[in-house]
Amino acid sequence: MTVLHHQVPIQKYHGTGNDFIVVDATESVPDRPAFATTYCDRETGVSHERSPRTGADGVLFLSLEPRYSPPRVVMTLVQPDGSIAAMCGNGARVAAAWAAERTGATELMIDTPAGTRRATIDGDDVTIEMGVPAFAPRAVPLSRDTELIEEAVEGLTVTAVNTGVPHAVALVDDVDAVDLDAVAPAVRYADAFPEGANVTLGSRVDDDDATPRFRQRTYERGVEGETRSCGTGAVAVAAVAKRLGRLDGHDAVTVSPPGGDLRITVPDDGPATLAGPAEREFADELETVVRSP
Ligand SMILES: N[C@H](CCC[C@H](N)C(=O)O)C(=O)O
Repeated sequence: MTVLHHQVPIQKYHGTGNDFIVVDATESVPDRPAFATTYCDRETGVSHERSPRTGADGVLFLSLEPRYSPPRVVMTLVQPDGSIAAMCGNGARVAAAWAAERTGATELMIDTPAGTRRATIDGDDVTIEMGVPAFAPRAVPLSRDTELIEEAVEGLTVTAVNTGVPHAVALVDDVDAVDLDAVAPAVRYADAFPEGANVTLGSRVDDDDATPRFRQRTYERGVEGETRSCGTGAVAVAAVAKRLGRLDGHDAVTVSPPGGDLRITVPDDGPATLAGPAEREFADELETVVRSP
């Protein structure tokens, strides 16, 4: 057997602190899960002087199809545990920024396993249409045939919603008063969620009368830990707050995870939207192994 060491060009981006290695899908990376597990590691993974953190929350394999108008990007997110996520809100913003840099387009279509999402670019700011949040048991999915609204699951009172991926959302008085690493794993693996769930906390902290604001923390499936930001989780906080009658109207909501501020809308009659920055950190090359018999 021949073992070839091949250098793969990569770029590192982040969206409000949710950070990703970006690889053009035309590059040969035969073992994507192993590549993600190796280079996302927070102690021994990818590092660079222009990045504050070692490792990443996932690897985005992006395939640009510039012939379409608007241009399309096929996005595959491989997570640090090697699993593929159906959707990622911050990842979709990064995918749109990456493709906009290559095409000059200000509107793009992002193809994800959860469906096609429209992206609009305005400078560093990217808005993604996130689909209609779904509470239906089969859509979450749940292992039962009734919705799960404000019920105790493994000691945490949660509402289950799918915003591209499943979230168990707990609206609490103070997100920082919860020991998320301690409570989240049991909820993430609870029998109620046959495919698992991301575990998201939200607390309302309006600081003026103009825009409602929530703080947010998310423990992510696939990362198996808390991330600095989660876009589907931010939409989930706003969707659950609306569903529980704690948020009125169609107006934008600010949702603030530890890594920054996101702007969310959850209209009655159309897709939710997620807006916020996507920033490039650096470009580099990473080694991957290609074995041939
Ligand atoms: N960070 C992502 C979510 C990744 C989803 C993933 N953790 C899963 O459901 O397995 C976001 O910004 O929406």
